[in-house]
Amino acid sequence: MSDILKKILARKVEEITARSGVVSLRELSARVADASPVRGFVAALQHKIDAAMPAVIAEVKKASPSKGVIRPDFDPAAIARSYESGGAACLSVLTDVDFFQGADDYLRQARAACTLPVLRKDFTIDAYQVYEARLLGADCILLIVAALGDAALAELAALALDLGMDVLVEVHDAEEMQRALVVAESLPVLIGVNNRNLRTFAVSLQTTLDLREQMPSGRLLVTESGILAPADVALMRGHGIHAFLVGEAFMRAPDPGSELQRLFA
Ligand SMILES: O=C(O)c1ccccc1NCC(=O)[C@H](O)[C@H](O)COP(=O)(O)O
Repeated sequence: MSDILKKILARKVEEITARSGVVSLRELSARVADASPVRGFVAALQHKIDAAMPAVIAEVKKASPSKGVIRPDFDPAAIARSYESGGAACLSVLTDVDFFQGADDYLRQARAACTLPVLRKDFTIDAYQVYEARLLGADCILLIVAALGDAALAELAALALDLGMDVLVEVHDAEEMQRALVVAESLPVLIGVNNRNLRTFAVSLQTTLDLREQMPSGRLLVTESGILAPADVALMRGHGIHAFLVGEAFMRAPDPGSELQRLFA
């Protein structure tokens, strides 16, 4: 496991301990009955793909460990509206505070400002965070294979699906892809390949092209990170990859939705 992932996960353990001291898992799970209805995340991606359009998960991200502050004038509601007008299928909102300058409230604000389904982009390692995500209004959670053992990966995915959310399972290499595919045999999870190496932060789109070989044909695959130019989109689409998770390229543009249209024209 990379050092940055170790640091982030250690912080997550502290956060879960602190939060569950205020509201217990039992209390939190009891509140789920009153949660707002979910918006279908995978269905929204599939809808675009069925219409022969790229399915874009547009990220709402102020900062990252590799790039520092990306968007100083950060207004999640305005960004969400811009993404919706630009044709995004879904949103991804960073809620991690310490490493991405995200916030739970950014997810609430972004979701309330549009009709798009929203991924809670955080480092989920515990059932507590899955209930939290559902109560925040998330329509999908991220499970990073590198952060979880096999049993935890399957249990957290099953819990999220039980609560009505979709699950994006993220892999970085061939071994993680094998582990994700085992889960995908029994649970309807979405698989994403992150092109960013978490040790070096180097990004290579070749990662997606290599790992896609392991995917059973016809399965939806999301390529994540490092999509910066129309040529990157064309490369992926030329290899049958039509679902994208994009952050930085949009966040650096004055109008993120217009940049989405330019990139995916
Ligand atoms: O972006 C980072 O520095 C980072 C570091 C450690 C773990 C995850 C990290 N990024 C999260 C992401 O996966 C990206 O925000 C997402 O895929 C969008 O990537 P990009 O289009 O390159 O902003």
